[in-house]
Amino acid sequence: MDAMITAENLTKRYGNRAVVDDVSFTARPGRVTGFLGPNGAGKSTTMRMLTALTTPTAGRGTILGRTFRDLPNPGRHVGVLLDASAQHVGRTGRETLLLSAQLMGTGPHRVDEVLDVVGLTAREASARTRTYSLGMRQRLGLAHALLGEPEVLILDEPANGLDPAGIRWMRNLLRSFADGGGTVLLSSHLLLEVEAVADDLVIIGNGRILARGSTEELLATPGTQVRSTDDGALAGALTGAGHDVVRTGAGLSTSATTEEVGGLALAAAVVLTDLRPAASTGLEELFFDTTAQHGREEISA
Ligand SMILES: Nc1ncnc2c1ncn2[C@@H]1O[C@H](COP(=O)(O)OP(=O)(O)OP(=O)(O)O)[C@@H](O)[C@H]1O
Repeated sequence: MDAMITAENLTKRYGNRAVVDDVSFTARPGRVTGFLGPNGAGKSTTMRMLTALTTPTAGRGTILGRTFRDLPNPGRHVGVLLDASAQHVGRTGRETLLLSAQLMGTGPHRVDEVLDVVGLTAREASARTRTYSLGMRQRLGLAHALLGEPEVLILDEPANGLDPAGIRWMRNLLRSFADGGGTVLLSSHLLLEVEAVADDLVIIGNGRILARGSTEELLATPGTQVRSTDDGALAGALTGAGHDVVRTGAGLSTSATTEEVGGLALAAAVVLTDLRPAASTGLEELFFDTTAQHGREEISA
């Protein structure tokens, strides 16, 4: 299927510092794409370039094959949630939505529909947004994004300020949006938060793409750690079956799956005392390394 969101060599420089550096990725329909990176990695800037709020220094972003600026009535195609605190605090939630509904030409009935979808009560909707908690602002921001019945959602840290139940609710909502054929790009600085909902991941650090691919692929932990009553015999059985084996301080580390190890141990009549998938994924390490590096930079700056 065609990509619905495309970043092509997007670059943003402030002075001579590239905060987004040659970033390319796609987000496809029917899938949730998680945009991951530590604070300051360039996620917001990338999303702002995709939605024409920031002009790229180089490269371009397209949505449904066009730049955001070239989309007719963009709110009917792309729902955007970038800064939930940016709403006019003197208006009520309902007024905010009604105004946008009018601009987009959706008709006022849609306002009640989206309020219902995001779980804001009539009473909450008639309070001024100044009085809203961050979680309520996120819900209103999401209601706003959904208002025009878009095919594409671009959401910057939508889980910020939500409690665990709210985060689960948000996940379900994004899942069903994608299952209905929609395209979702959502950013987060928390791997665990995104891992649970994203089909694909784009990982960014210091403005550059670090990794990109399906969540399954990127989080796959190849290999197994195993201990047995006879590691020598087990290592022999594993190498005999064509698997790589390394002796570690705590038994064996092998490229075989846990099931393969179990099967070979059974055939070789070796008793296993510990069997587990290889620890910590490369992705997690990559992600935390970048976070740590970034932290050091901040301290020395
Ligand atoms: N208008 C600007 N002028 C100068 N530097 C900027 C500007 N906007 C953003 N930056 C810098 O660009 C870098 C990337 O910021 P950005 O907000 O895109 O990161 P992020 O990944 O969204 O982080 P966060 O999770 O903290 O929002 C940061 O170091 C930020 O200070």
